[in-house]
Amino acid sequence: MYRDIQQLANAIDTIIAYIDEERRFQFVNHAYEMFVDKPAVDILGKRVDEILDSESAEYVKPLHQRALNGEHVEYEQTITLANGRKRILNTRYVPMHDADSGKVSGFYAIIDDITSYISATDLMRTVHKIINQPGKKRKGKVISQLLELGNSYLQTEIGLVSEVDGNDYIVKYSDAIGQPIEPETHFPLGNTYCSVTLAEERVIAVTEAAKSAFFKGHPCYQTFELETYLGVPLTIDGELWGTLSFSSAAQRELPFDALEIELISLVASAIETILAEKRRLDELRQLAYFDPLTELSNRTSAIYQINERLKKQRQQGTPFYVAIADADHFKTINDRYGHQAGDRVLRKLAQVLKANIREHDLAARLGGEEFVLLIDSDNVAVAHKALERCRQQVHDNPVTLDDGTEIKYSISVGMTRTADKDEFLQIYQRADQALYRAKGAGRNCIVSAD
Ligand SMILES: Nc1nc2c(ncn2[C@@H]2O[C@H](COP(=O)(O)OP(=O)(O)OP(=O)(O)O)[C@@H](O)[C@H]2O)c(=O)[nH]1
Repeated sequence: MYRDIQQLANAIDTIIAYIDEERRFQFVNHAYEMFVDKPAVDILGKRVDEILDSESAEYVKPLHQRALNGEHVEYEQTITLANGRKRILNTRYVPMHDADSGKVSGFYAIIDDITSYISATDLMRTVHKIINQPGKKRKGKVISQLLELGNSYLQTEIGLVSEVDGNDYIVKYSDAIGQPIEPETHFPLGNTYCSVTLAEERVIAVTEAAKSAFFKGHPCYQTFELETYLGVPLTIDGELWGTLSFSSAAQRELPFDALEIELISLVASAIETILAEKRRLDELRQLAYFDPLTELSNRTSAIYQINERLKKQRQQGTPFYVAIADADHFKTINDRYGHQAGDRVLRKLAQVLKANIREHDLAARLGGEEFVLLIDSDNVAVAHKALERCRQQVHDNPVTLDDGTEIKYSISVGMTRTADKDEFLQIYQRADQALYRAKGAGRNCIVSAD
């Protein structure tokens, strides 16, 4: 009879031990042996503090005492395993009474690993929040959180959200146990497991890639040797965007079941929602702050950035230079070559300006054929040199139209040094007057207001 019970207890995942009134182990099942990583012969007859590490032994001591006083005890606990993985355990102590004396003779400790259940609940709660609060400001943090919960739920090691751009596979968000995978890590798409998910345009789930028709001869298997893989394609605005994937080097004990696949597909939908919102926000930001023709900062953004730099000047006493650059005889260019050719000249001009200033300087389009430059230096020679480089490069690089026509053009520039009490408008007016003088002096030149 007892042998039957031992066999039964060994056949289940629940961790079971019987601990007597002296807190010595009298019975353990297979799952318990695995839990403490010791064979039964090394456990039976030993005291609790000889088997558990000192921190755990200290933690369970008062709880054991309550069970030995006849109380049914139940508690949840998160533990960190040696491999860094967190597990959530539900523990129950069931006291046993001596048939004759009625006194407590010990208790059964019944421990269930509820990590998957708790992670699934947390996953659903997070997904629910995402789907039911559209438009809420969300950061990439939510995606990382979903990846962490997904890894915990599926008991996998690597969770990734990756974008595919041509033949480039770019990791955007990751959660990895052990070696971290940095965002923006690139892989050739053909070497990735996700290339299969994208080609199939459906969920791909394997727990022994070595035996899978998809992966066994595939370069991805030779490169990464992952046995467990679950990948879901991600679509934004009707276009295939990338993948959500969970994987591990090791085989999973059980194949992915329908519930797991369904729940991870739900997670993928939530991630698609976040990515679509993010794209929309980026587009709005682009429209609000950038000029669509030249892709330089627009007037609003230029004024904001110059004002910010003026604040710094007031605090730190560091003046700088502002210049207005205006294309010469631009009306004639439009009239002669057409508006589209004029647009091309403006785009090229923007590129030349941007290419000839430094990273922390600014080139922005104020409107029409008028641009503003912020040269972040209080040295007039430095500022003049940068502007002169722009003027010369514009002059030396005509725009070539598709039919081979060359449009030669030039810019006139008015520059000024900022003063402590300056507002944007005063700076603009000084630079504009200097520009007016440059136009009067025959164009294709720089005039300083100071
Ligand atoms: N192609 C194109 N033309 C534009 C754009 N914005 C403004 N313009 C044109 O730019 C021209 C500016 O002409 P004006 O202000 O007379 O100046 P200009 O011909 O450059 O002469 P100067 O500045 O005196 O050298 C106008 O014909 C506008 O229609 C644009 O986005 N694209």
